[in-house]
Amino acid sequence: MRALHFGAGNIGKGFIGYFLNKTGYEVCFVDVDQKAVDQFNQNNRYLVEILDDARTVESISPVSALNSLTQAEEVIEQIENADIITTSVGVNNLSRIAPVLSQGLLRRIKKNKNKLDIIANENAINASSTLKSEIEKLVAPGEMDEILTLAGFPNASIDRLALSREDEQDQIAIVEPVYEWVINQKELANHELPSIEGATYVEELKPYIERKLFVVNMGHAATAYIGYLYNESTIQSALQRPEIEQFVRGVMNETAQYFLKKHNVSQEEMKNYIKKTIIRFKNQNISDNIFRVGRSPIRKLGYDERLVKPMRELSELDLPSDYLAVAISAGFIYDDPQDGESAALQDFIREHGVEQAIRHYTGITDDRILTSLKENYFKLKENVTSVLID
Ligand SMILES: NC(=O)c1ccc[n+]([C@@H]2O[C@H](COP(=O)([O-])OP(=O)(O)OC[C@H]3O[C@@H](n4cnc5c(N)ncnc54)[C@H](O)[C@@H]3O)[C@@H](O)[C@H]2O)c1
Ligand SMILES: O=P(O)(O)OC[C@@H](O)[C@@H](O)[C@H](O)[C@H](O)CO
Repeated sequence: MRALHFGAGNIGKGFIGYFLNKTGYEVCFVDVDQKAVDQFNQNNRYLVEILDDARTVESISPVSALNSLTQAEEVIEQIENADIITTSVGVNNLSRIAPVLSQGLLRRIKKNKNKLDIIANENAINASSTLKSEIEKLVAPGEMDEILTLAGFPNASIDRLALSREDEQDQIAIVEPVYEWVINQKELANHELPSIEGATYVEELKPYIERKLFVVNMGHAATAYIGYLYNESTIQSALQRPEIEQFVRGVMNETAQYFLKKHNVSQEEMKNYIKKTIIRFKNQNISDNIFRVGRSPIRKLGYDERLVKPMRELSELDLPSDYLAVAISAGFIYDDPQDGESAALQDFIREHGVEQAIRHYTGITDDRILTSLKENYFKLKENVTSVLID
């Protein structure tokens, strides 16, 4: 069985490629990083270091790789023949892989009628549907209908802290022992293939993806943006400060109220989920850079994203969202000049002021909320400790 995976980064190697290989797939990675492509091809393997107490290292083989910028024709051939296609390129890059995918799918509908699932594993609600829409923009309506006779775009939720280590010889992923990969069974096109090892198939994805994005990723972003204000360099060092840990617990408890109202979960389940998530974040075997976790703040501060969406939902339910308001305001101060989105956000604030920036990037229109976000922003800039809520 052949798998084609776009994005040979942290999660591509440490989770998707890892479990596709365990399921029996020969994995071909597609990336734009030539050094990584060369290392996969030279070694026909890569390494995964699991951050358990034994620091288990596994060799994942056989694997190969292609560079989509210089080997588009080879990528198209792989699309024609793959049994499954997966991605983890970052949700903003799905539009960049859509051209080669659409060309490959157009060729496939003529040559290979086998059903094919294309699963986008990105931290976003319904990323596979987003990828499908990007492909739809590039083909004629009749062609899309034909593509959809064989291709499914099942949405998924994916959770595992995954980092990488630079090495001259090998590609090395570093991952925490725990993981969750949830796939929407109802959207699968191919029912003949074995279930992917490590994945859970569900009929209703929304509670899983929302729990992942609005608790794990929301809490992560809150830790990064508040940690930044304390000049902390990692998530782990930030959470060693009792006031930050207390804040992160508070913001997670706040979003938990949304889940209790909207999804069929108990208070006990949410309490345990939050407890486990904070233990994962604090794992002293991991050193997770604030700037990795806070990356792309424009994406993270968006209307339907991890911070603003739960805040809007809580506000609609007339429930408090004071912690979220502080985390969002901190996101507007977060400044990583190496990050294109962060630099653009800070430029926008300098040019138009923070109130305009909050309106523009969060899409929030409620004046009461906008005022509280603006007030928090100035208070946090002046003295972060005075704002963290007890
Ligand atoms: N790292 C984690 O802990 C983690 C966990 C769960 C989900 N995710 C999600 O997985 C996705 C990837 O995250 P990551 O941490 O692995 O990032 P990463 O930066 O380590 O990996 C992304 C990879 O995609 C490649 N890429 C970018 N544009 C491409 C293109 N046009 N064509 C082919 N390859 C391209 C990059 O070169 C890189 O190797 C993101 O959506 C992220 O939110 C990450
Ligand atoms: O990947 P992002 O930028 O959406 O979010 C950064 C981290 O929160 C994220 O990568 C987590 O480590 C991961 O989602 C854990 O499963």
